[in-house]
Amino acid sequence: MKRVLIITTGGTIAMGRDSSGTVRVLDENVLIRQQSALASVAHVDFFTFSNLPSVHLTLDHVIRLRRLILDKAKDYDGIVVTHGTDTLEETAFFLDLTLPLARPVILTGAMRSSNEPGSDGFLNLLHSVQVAADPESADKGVLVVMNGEIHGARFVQKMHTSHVEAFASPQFGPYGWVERTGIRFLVEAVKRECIPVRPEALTNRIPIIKAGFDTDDSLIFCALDRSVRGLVVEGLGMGHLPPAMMPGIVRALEEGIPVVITSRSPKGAVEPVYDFEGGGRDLDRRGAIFARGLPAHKARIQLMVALAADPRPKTPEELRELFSR
Ligand SMILES: NC(=O)C[C@H](N)C(=O)O
Repeated sequence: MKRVLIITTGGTIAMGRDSSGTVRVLDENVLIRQQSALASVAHVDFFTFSNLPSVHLTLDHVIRLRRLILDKAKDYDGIVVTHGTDTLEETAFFLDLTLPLARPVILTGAMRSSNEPGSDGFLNLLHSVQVAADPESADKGVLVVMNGEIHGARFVQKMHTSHVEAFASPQFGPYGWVERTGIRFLVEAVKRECIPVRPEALTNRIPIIKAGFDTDDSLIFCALDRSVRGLVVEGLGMGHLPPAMMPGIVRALEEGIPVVITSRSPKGAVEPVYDFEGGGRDLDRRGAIFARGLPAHKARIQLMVALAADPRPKTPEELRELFSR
C-alpha cells in the first residue's frame, strides 16, 4: 500500500461554522478524524504544521514548509498539504519553483468548512490522497487538487470567492480530473526547472503596484522610500503603463530595483510589442522584466525566488533569464 503524508496548515478545510454562521479556526485538528476513511486509498500519516487562515501564513512558514517536505519526502510516495485557499496558489507556486522532487506534492483546501452543508473538504482530501498515491502524478511539478480537477501550480488561480468550483487554470485549463474510476491526466504537464535557492536571501519586500486608467507613480515612490527589493507592476493589456507611471519606473530601475511587468488580463502574456511611452518596447529598453503569462501575485513569488537564486544573479540579464525558464 502506498504511503502518503498529509501536512495540515489550516484554512477553511480545518475550520468550522457556528450557529451564528461565523466560520472560525477550531482548537482540534478535525482533519485527523478522516484517517480511517482514507485508509482504503493509502496508508496516511498526519503532520500538524499550523492551524492558520492562509492570510496569516508568512514567508517564514513557507520556507519551513518546504524544508519539512524535503525532510519527509523520502519516507512517503506522495505528500498532501492542506491549506487555506486564499494564498494556496502562492504556496503551491513557491514549492513548485523550489522543490527538487519528482514524487507528487499536492495542495488542497476547501471552500466550505468542515461542518457546513455540502462541505467539500473531505472529498478534496480524498482526491488529493488518490493523486498523491498515483505514480502517474510524479514529475509534474506541484499539483493543486480541488473540486475534482488537477491543476499545475504555475497556472492555477482562485477565481471565485465562495463557490466550490473556485479554482481554475485560466490559461490552459486543468492537467486532469479525478473521476470515480480513477485519475485522468489529459494534458502534458509543462516542463519546469527547479531554481536552487538560498533561503536566507528570500524577502517579502516586493510590493505589487496596480496600474489603472490614468494612474501615476506616487505609490512607486512610496515603495522606493521604504527600501523595497523589487517591484511587481500589474499593467494593462500586454503590460502597458500610463506615461505618468514612467518616472517612478525609471527611478526604480536606475536604483537597481528590479521591476517585473504583468497584466491585469487573466489570459495571455505580457510582451514587448508596442512602441509608445509606457509600452512594452519602452519598458523592455529600460530594463523591466516581462513575467510572460504569470499573474502579479505569482510573478512576485518568482521574483522572490529569482532574487534568492543560488548562485546569486549578478546582473539584470541573469535575473531576466530566471523568468524565462
Ligand atoms: N477557503 C479558505 O480556505 C479561505 C480561508 N480564508 C483561508 O484561506 O484560510
